[in-house]
Amino acid sequence: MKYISTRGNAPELEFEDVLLAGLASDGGLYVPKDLPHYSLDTIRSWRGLSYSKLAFKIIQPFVGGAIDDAALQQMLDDTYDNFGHKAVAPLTQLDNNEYVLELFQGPTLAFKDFALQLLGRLLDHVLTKRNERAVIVGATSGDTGSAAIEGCKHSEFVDIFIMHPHNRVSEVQRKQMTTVLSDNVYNIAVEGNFDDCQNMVKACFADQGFLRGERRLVAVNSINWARIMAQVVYYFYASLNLGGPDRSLSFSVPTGNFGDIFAGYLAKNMGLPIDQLIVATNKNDILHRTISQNRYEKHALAHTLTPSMDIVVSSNFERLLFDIYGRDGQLLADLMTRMNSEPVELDSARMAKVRELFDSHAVDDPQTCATIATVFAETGYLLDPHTAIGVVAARACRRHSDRPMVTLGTAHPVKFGEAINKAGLATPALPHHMADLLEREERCSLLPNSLAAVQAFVVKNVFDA
Ligand SMILES: Cc1ncc(COP(=O)(O)O)c(C=O)c1O
Ligand SMILES: N[C@@H](CCOP(=O)(O)O)C(=O)O
Repeated sequence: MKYISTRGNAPELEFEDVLLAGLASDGGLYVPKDLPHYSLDTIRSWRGLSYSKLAFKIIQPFVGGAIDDAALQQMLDDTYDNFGHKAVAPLTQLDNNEYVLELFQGPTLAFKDFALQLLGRLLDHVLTKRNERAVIVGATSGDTGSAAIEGCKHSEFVDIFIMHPHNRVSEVQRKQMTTVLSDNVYNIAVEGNFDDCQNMVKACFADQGFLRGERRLVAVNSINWARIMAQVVYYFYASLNLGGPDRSLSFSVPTGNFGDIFAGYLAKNMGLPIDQLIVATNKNDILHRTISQNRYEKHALAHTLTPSMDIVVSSNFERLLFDIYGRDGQLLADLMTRMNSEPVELDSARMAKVRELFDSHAVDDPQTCATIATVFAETGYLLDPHTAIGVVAARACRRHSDRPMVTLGTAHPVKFGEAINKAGLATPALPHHMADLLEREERCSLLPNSLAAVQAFVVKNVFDA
């Protein structure tokens, strides 16, 4: 399998190099040159497979022989055996034909575990083979960071630096990151917001000289193709468990960086019968405004009770636009330059295509809390606030009540006590494996919102420690 950049001016790569590349050298994002497509018969033949066996079917073609099949299957088994539920991604029913796909059964209690516990293993495998050490610089609004740290904390081959916005992640999220005291793990609280952290990650890729040519820079954010690849699997899994592919279903996806819903779009393009894909946002609603009003315009970041979705610029939207613009890298590079500096409208044919593919809805904090309270009163089921946004959007945008509507349950409610309490409910107890989390010792460095300061911190710890 070959991968190409969305901006059309970077070398084509094979899987192993894409895994290690992060951002493409032209500033674009890597996508498969050709996407596999499966017939309904093939998809039907996957019914009854365990999660990790299904993951193999979907992931193996993307890996394209870079890792031998037995080793890949072992990595997948090890990754998903470590989840807290035998079904790995269980479905909970809220109402007639209405479900939550619980993607928070992994070790750090958010959907990021699906890709990042695998990514840690893939990186170790490839770096061992190459006898190379790498530096990871990542940005998090709370969940990517802890999942990436968990996936890499025992690695001999990586040093991992994770930036989070100072005081803007929940206490549980912060502690999940800062209480990991492994020598190769560095937490940085940045005096800025998530977009500042994400911009610094991208700037590090554009300026890899700061690692003196001695270390490779690797991404754990969803700019890394391997993140998206692993997230495609659960769309197939949910469908196969709800009568797919012989009936289509819809997904409502709490959206920030557009990685998770982009994986759903890929699943549809790979042949999975998906009816609606609903972009569910909080008050940081640039995607909802783009889809509903055809106006892509950056507003100042709002701090909400769903901090993991407090994102202004959604990186992976570029991957969708690449397809919408006929995979013309030059057109897309020009568009991305404009989108960075001014409000942009798409021409009507392209906008119609986006609207054919996606519905959208934005949800504010009071509605989020009201939904947590109502769903709990009706069913006894406690939604995390991000998932609650998905449920509101699912109900608002749903077109067919006779087809399953699945909201992706992106995090466990225990991570977001403030929202749960504002909904008038008690925060649940931390799960057994992290029962003493709040008492554990923390290690974290506070840095200004400055690329130079972050790069100097990385260099000092990688080369001078
Ligand atoms: C709990 C939670 N829900 C939803 C999202 C949004 O996912 P994406 O950024 O892939 O759109 C995130 C972070 O990305 C998250 O941590
Ligand atoms: N919501 C994320 C933000 C980073 O997005 P990513 O999917 O690109 O890693 C988080 O929780 O960190």
